Amino acid sequence: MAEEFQKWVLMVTAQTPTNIAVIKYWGKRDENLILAINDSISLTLDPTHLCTTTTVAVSPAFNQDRMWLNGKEISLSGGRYQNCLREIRARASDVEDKNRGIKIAKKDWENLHVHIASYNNFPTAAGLASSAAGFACLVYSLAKLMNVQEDNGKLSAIARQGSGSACRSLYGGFVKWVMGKEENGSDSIAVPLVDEKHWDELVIIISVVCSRQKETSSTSGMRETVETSALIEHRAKEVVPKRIIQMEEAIQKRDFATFTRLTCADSNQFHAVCLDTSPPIFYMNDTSHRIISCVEKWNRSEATPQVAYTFDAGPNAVLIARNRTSAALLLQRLLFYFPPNSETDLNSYVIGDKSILKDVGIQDIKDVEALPPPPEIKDPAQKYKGEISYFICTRPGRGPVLITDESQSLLHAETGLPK
Ligand SMILES: Nc1ncnc2c1ncn2[C@@H]1O[C@H](COP(=O)(O)OP(=O)(O)OP(=O)(O)O)[C@@H](O)[C@H]1O
Ligand SMILES: C[C@@](O)(CCOP(=O)(O)OP(=O)(O)O)CC(=O)O
Repeated sequence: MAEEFQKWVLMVTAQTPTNIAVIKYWGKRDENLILAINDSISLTLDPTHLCTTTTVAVSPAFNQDRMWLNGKEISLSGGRYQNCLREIRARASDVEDKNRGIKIAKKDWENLHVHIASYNNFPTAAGLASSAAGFACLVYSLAKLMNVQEDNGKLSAIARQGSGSACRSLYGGFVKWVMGKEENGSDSIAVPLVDEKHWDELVIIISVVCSRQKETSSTSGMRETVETSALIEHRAKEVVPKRIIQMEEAIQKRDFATFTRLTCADSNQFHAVCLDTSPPIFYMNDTSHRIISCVEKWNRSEATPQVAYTFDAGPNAVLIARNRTSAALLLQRLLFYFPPNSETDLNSYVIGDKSILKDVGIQDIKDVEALPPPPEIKDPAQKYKGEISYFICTRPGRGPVLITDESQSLLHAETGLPK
């Protein structure tokens, strides 16, 4: 490239949602390519409340690939980052910005370095699937920068190599990760089932549980399960394939009762295979169990289920309510059982779509203290003050988007360094 072009910086910014599995992925048949032992299905969450924003930049002035996560420089030397970068670079095409006189030929990409800055609008590595939104955003933004001419399905197979669950964040709504059969993983991709508008009355309340316990990462946890659990084979071969078919049908028909039965059963079976692992893995804690009990009691007291629960590799509960009315009733119950610590204000205790609080007529802590016990409780109900850090209220969300407003980019247009 000619000397006079040495100073340009070309950038792309994208935003990608996170997702929660309703039929869980747990167990790999290939650790390096990240190939699952069963199909899984997830719901993409509204990026307004939970998302990753990533800016990627290329410039002949950069002398190495660099990345900053939430403002701090991190190493890109890990195999997962390297696999994603290599796969995207291999698919890069010519890029031209005539106005700025920039021309990058396909072959140039091998020698050009990138800067990546990423920001999660929710806690990283706290059991809220930051790796899913993060790797999906990394792959999506790099693909746009490098003019990769492949659809989101193909990109999902690359994001999968960053973190398995990331492949499902390439689409909005309900998404299936098809495990595939090929040894090279080419058919292990995400496919959209229905978009976020198909079942938009669903409301999601995430209960972020206070926990000091050290968790086993998903990656090592599922490896240990595959190595030591006899139950996992039965789950992957016999149980999940049937559930996938039933779940797809329930989603198509918006059949909340079947959806709830399958979602809760699959979460519980995932935690059962964790318990069947040697040594056993405990992701849920007493607070998680209390939330399950609250939801089960309420669902049983109603003619039809009001809310589904699901837990990933940690104690946080993801509660999916059938509509706003049941979400409001759920929030009343949650706030009754789990009032905040005295020093926490309501505004930081319920975050995301706070309008659900208004539906319940709760304006301040006094209203929380005055909540009556749920009618399905016979005995004087116990309260568990301070066991929950906060609640996030959200809804089904869309897939990745490009952000064209340059003021939102995370790198300086002139230097390509973090803002
Ligand atoms: N925005 C991001 N861009 C790229 N990588 C990210 C991003 N956010 C998180 N990651 C990667 O994901 C790792 C965190 O993944 P981890 O599985 O430990 O936590 P989590 O995904 O937040 O929680 P969980 O998997 O339990 O739901 C980080 O250490 C980092 O490597
Ligand atoms: C329990 C889960 O959240 C497990 C997610 O595992 P990861 O995708 O985090 O694991 P790696 O592929 O090793 O990165 C269930 C799910 O999301 O399907």
